[in-house]
Amino acid sequence: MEVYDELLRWAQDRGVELHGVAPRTIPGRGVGLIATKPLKANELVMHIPNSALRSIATVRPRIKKTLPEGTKVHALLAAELALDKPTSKHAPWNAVIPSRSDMTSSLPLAWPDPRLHAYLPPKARALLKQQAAKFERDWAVVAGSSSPALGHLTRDEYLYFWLLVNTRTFYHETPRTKQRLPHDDRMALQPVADLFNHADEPGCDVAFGAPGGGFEVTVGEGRAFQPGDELCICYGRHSNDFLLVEYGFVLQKNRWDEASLDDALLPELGPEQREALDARGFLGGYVLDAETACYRTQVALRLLCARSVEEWGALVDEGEDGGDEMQRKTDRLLLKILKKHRKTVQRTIEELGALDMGEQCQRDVLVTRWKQIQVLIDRAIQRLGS
Ligand SMILES: C[S@@+](CC[C@H](N)C(=O)[O-])C[C@H]1O[C@@H](n2cnc3c(N)ncnc32)[C@H](O)[C@@H]1O
Repeated sequence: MEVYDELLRWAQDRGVELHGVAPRTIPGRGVGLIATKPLKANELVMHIPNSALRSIATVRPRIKKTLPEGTKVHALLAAELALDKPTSKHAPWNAVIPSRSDMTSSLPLAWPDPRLHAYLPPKARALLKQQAAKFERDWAVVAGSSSPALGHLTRDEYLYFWLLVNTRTFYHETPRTKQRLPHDDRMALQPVADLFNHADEPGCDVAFGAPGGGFEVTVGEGRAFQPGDELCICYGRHSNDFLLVEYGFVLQKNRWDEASLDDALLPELGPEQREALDARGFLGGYVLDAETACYRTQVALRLLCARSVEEWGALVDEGEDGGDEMQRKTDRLLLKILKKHRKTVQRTIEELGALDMGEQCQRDVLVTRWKQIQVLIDRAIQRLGS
C-alpha cells in the first residue's frame, strides 16, 4: 500500500484531513476505506477543501479553449485526465486509479465483446443505451477538437478516462454549480474521497458547504464503526441494473433493487390495450421489487382483466382499484405471467452458462444479476401463491 501512503501525504499537503480512516484492499471491491479507531455517529472522518477538488474550475484553460462552449463538465474532466503527463502534479492519484483492464473487465460500455450486451437484463440494456449516447456526444466533441494533443487520443483511450470520471466523481453542489450547471453535470473529482465504496445503507454522509468551502464526510446518524470495519457512502438509491452499468458491480443485498417486468407484460398486450395505456401514460416501466409489483404494473394488469377498455378507463379516471374481485383476478394473472417469465430468465441463465464470448467475470456478473432477478420473481410467486 505504499502508493496509498504517497497519495495520503500528497492529499494532506493539499489540506485534506483524514480522521480515523485509511485505505485498504477489500476483496472484490478494489480499495476502500476502513476505520483505524472506534468511530461514533456524526464524527468527522474526512474534510476536503475546495482546493483539493478537480472540477470545471481546475480544468486547464488550454483544454477549455479548444473545446466548444457548452461542452459537458464530464467531457472536460475526461479530456483533462487523458492529457495528464506522468510527471503531472496529480501523479500520486494517477498511480492508484484502476487500470484500463480493470475498467474493460467490469464496465459494460467498455466490454471488449459487445455481443454480451444482448444478455444484460432489459433495464440495464436501456441504461447502457443512454450512457452510450452520452459518451458518443462527448467523444464527438473531443474527436472534433482542433487540439493536436486531443486529436491523438483514440476512442478507447478517451472511453477509459470518461468512465473513470463516471465512476469516481461526486455531485458538486454549490450555489455556483447549482446556478450554472444541470444536476447531472455538477461533477467534481476528489482523489482520496473517491476511495469510498458504495453501500445501499450509507455508513457515512457527504455534505458540501463545509466551513471554508469543500465538503465533509461524517459517520451517519445511528452508525458506529470499530477498527477494521469498512466505511461506505451511498452513491444513490440504485438498483443493481444501474450499479452494473454505471459502476461495474452488483450488490449481493440491495434494498433498492428491482427488476423490470416490461419483457413479461408488454407481449401480453394487444394493440388496442397498448394504445389505451399509452394514452394515459401507463405503457411500460413495469417493475417488481422485493415487496410488490409497482402501481403501473397494477394498472396494466387491470386492463388485461377488465371486461373492456372503457370499463378500465373509468376505473383509472376515478383512481379506483376495482375492489377485491378485481384484485384477485390481477393477482392470478400476475402469478401466471411471472411463472412464464421465470422460465425465460432460467433459459437466459442456462444460455450464459454455455456461452464462451467475453470474459468469465463478465459472464459471471450477468449470471449473478439474472439470478437476483429470479429471486425477486420467486418471492412474488410465493406471495401470490399463498
Ligand atoms: C469511487 S470508486 C471506489 C474506490 C474503488 N474501490 C477503488 O479501488 O478505487 C467506485 C468503484 O469502486 C467499486 N465499488 C464501489 N462500491 C463497491 C461495492 N459495494 N462492491 C463492489 N465494488 C464496488 C466499483 O468498481 C466502482 O466503480
